Amino acid sequence: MDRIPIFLTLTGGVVHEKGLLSQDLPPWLAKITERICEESGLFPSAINHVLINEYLPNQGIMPHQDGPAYYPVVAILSLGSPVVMDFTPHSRLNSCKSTVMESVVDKTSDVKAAEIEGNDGQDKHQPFSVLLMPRSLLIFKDDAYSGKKYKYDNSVLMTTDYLHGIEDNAVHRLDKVVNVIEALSALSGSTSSEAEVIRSEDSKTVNRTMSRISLTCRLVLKVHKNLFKF
Ligand SMILES: O=C(O)CCC(=O)C(=O)O
Ligand SMILES: [Fe+2]
Repeated sequence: MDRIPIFLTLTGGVVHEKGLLSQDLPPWLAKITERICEESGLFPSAINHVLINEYLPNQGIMPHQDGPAYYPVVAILSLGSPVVMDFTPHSRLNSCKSTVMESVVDKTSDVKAAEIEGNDGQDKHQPFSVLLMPRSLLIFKDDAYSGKKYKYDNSVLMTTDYLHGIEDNAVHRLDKVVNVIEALSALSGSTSSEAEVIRSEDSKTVNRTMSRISLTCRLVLKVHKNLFKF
């Protein structure tokens, strides 16, 4: 069973335990990340690291938390086949509030943002899923306690309390998906992958018939400009 995307490219540099050995993002990508920063207002400085993954229809990524090297906000731009991303509460959790914010970039490049509550703080840490359509942007962050603290400009930020992952299965179920209506209503054309989801909605599944490319955009706080010191 494959649990790792087949194609993986790092842009922005290599994340090392001591921080990012940085490289400039290519201009086409910097344009995208600058827009994400501006429109979301969630990153305290420019996104400096992008991971590009390609998933075959039956490939996913195991439930995980992103490492402590990153500022705890991640923006994932999806292209190609739709997939369902699952958010599973970390077993040690007891109470917090978590927010998922999805922005959908439509055909005219306007950015529409819809806030989706993963839970409301009463209903503690329920698992939930998000349908990631092609051309959609998922941004997630968490302000809940997890035991690890980040310091940035004197404010203390917390790591995420949920694991996130994608099942390595060519068919994804929609039953825990919190944004089916928003995801489908954002469709204005009908490319084959989009029509695929609409057709399969009755059966509450998404059929992944082609590969998916994701751009995972993050900010590494500690940056080393030079790999070698002379
Ligand atoms: O490819 C994705 O959509 C998710 C990637 C991810 O979670 C990661 O690289 O940490
Ligand atoms: Fe991740």
